[in-house]
Amino acid sequence: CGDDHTHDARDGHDHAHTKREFPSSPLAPPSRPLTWGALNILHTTDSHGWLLGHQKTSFPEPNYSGDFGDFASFVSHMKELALKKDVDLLLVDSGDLHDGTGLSDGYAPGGVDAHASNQFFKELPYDVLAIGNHELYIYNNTLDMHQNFAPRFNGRYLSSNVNITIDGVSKPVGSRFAKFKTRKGRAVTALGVLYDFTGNDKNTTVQPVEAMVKEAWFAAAIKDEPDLFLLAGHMPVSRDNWPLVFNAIRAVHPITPIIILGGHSHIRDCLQLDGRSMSLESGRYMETVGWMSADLAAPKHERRHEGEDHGSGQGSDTKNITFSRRYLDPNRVTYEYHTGRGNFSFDTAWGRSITKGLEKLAKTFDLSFEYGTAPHDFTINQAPYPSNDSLLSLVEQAMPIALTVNNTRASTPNIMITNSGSLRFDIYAGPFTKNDQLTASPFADSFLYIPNVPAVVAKAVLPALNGAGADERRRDESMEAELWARGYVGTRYREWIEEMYRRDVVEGGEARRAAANLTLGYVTSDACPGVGDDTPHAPLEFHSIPDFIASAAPAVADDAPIDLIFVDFIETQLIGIVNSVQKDKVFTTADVSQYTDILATELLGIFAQQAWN
Ligand SMILES: Nc1ccn([C@@H]2O[C@H](COP(=O)(O)O)[C@@H](O)[C@H]2O)c(=O)n1
Repeated sequence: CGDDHTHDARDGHDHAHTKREFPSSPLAPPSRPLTWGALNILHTTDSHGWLLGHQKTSFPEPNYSGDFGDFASFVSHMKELALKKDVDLLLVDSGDLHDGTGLSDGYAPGGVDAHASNQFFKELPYDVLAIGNHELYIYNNTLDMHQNFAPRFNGRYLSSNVNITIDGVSKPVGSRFAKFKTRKGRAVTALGVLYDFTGNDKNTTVQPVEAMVKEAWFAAAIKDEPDLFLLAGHMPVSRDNWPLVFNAIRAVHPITPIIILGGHSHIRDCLQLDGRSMSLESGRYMETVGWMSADLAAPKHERRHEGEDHGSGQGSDTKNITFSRRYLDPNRVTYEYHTGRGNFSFDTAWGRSITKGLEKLAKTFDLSFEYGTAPHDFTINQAPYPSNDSLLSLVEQAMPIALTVNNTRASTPNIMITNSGSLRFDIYAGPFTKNDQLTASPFADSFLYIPNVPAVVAKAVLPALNGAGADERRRDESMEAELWARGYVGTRYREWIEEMYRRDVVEGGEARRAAANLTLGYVTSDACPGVGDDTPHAPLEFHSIPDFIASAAPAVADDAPIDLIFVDFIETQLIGIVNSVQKDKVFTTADVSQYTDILATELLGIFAQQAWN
């Protein structure tokens, strides 16, 4: 094998080189070993159910082909390395476990989103976890996190500013904060903060970050100086409210190390708020495992013992801390490289059992069920919009076909509108399965309509929603802020992948790429020193897209009454826009009815059964 032979292959047969042992496409190894420090962190965020890894064979997908069983084996070996090096290694997650794949969203009627996939998450030895906004769109999901997820982590599932109301009593979904000691005896005070999200379901509450830092419990929690503040949270490390939390702590502890592990905007990002702090964000969909190392001083109690400390808790150590960060592509080549393992010495029995369990769950949920064969790739940002290869254009085409099936209103002319943010992942050429349907469109949103809207009014809604009205004004700032608060975060991710594409073009990308034989993937530029990406890649082509899309307008007279159909997620904005583009009538939710029983999660499958068979 050219590998060690101390193995038992996953299926129990030696040398059975299954697809799992050898990734389906050759993968470039990491560029260099990790830098280890006295304290080290592995970070995941925004995993959204992607626990079976990315399974498509076109790049960049193979970069992310490691599954959660592989990740478990990786964590296990890294823990061993940490022991050998006699340093701390923590595992942290920053939330959004719901909404994204068949494993989280392919459950049978009556089930709870991500309940089954979360059982695998619960197997990992996370030291700290934070709640995400996707844990809050549906009350039952939040309740499941409170009752069935948080207890496993013994006070380390953190929801500092997020409560759930049960039987009239409002309480934290997890815990507000945690205090614990690392293996090496470092005292950690940890928080789990959610950005100012407003799209949460009733009977859940999100306290604005600015108000949270003024709470008495917050002051009490940060009063005593630990060796390290660990601020996990579902909040982007750039352009959001981390400085509010950071400054509140700095006001009390000017030099205590602060590590921030953020999420939500789905990007790889890093910055330093001062020389004794680093903030890291580790992408999305298990496309990134973040690594941070910090050369922290020995724990305070040891330094006191040795007579080094003079009361500040940090002894004479006030200088900048040496940090490193790295964005790992989660695949077996990466994992094996950094643990010094080979194909046959990498898997642990525990990791294998997680992989097997996930595969069994995929079977139970019938995730390989095929609706048809996608004739080519349909991408969100790699193809121009509109175009034959654009997923947005496909959905515009699919809505009128799928949503009118067995629908008594099918013969009434209409316009159908949805938000492009509801489309979460590209469709690849080949079999289009239940899992593919759910990765592309995971939200079980329903479709509503307002009848008898004059065609001229209905036609004005899409351009107004997209902020490109007749006078070409940009959508006003308050609408942008409202969209952000409700969870419309796609703009940030798109800015990020556009920036790497434009940078590459300026730097003469294509020639360089060919010379260096680079595969496609993320090419990160952040505000931390040195190169962050663990494996060098070339960026994907980028085309911008609108926030909202619609089916083709019917060819009818301006005053013809038509059905204005839209996905329920955008109901508030849409009614506001309808009232802004005409003044004859004030529309309210009383004018809105259910258009069909077909959900957004089913739309592409119904279309594929008709068009791709
Ligand atoms: N029912 C829902 C819920 C959310 N969305 C879309 O999800 C995006 C927010 O997700 P993050 O992972 O970025 O927090 C947002 O853009 C919404 O468009 C939805 O469509 N339906």
